[in-house]
Amino acid sequence: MDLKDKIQVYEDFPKDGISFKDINSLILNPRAFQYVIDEMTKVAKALDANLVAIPEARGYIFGTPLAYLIGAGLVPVRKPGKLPGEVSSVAYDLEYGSNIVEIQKNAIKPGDRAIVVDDLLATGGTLMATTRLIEKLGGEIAGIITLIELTELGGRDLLKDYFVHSIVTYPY
Ligand SMILES: O=P(O)(O)OC[C@H]1O[C@H](OP(=O)(O)OP(=O)(O)O)[C@H](O)[C@@H]1O
Ligand SMILES: Nc1ncnc2[nH]cnc12
Repeated sequence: MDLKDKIQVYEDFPKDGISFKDINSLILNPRAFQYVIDEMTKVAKALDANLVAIPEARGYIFGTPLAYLIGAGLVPVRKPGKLPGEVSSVAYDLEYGSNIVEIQKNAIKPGDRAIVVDDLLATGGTLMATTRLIEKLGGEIAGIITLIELTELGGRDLLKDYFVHSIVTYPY
C-alpha cells in the first residue's frame, strides 16, 4: 500500500521551515489505518514486551490498538501536569520546540519490557526522553516502533542503543 499517498504534508507548519507530516489524513482511511496497525503488530510480536508506552498525543493512536493486539498493558507518557500521584519527568527538545514528558512512577516495575510507539521519529528527542523515563524506573526497552521516520534529522543515531522500526521514511 502507498502510505505516502495518504499522509498529507503541510509546509511551514507549525513553524517556518518545518515540513509537517500529518497522520490525520491516513487514519481517516480505514484500510490504511488497519494496514499500519497490522504491520506494527507483526514487528511488535517478536519483541517479547509486556507493556506499550505511548507518548501523548499521537502515540496513543497507534500504540493503543497495538497493545490490545499483542496483549500488553498501556503506559501513557504525558505532557506535564496531567498525571496524578508520583511522577517522573524528563525535559527534551523536539524538531519544533521543547517540552517535558512525564510517566507515573507506579507504571513501571523492574523487569518490565516496553515497546515505545509513536507516529513519527524526527530528532528522536521525544522517544529518547521516553526511554529514559522507563529505564529510570527499572524497565527495559524492547524496541521502538513508529509509522514515519525523517531520516536526515538524526533520530536513529540518537536512539542507536535500541531496536528502531519505522514503516515510511522521508528525508526531512
Ligand atoms: O523526534 P522529535 O523531534 O521528538 O519529534 C517527534 C514528536 O513530535 C510530535 O509530537 P508533539 O510533541 O508535537 O505532540 P502531539 O503528539 O501532542 O502533537 C510527534 O508526535 C512525536 O512525538
Ligand atoms: N515534521 C514533522 N511532522 C509531523 N510531526 C512532527 N513532529 C516532529 N516533527 C514533525
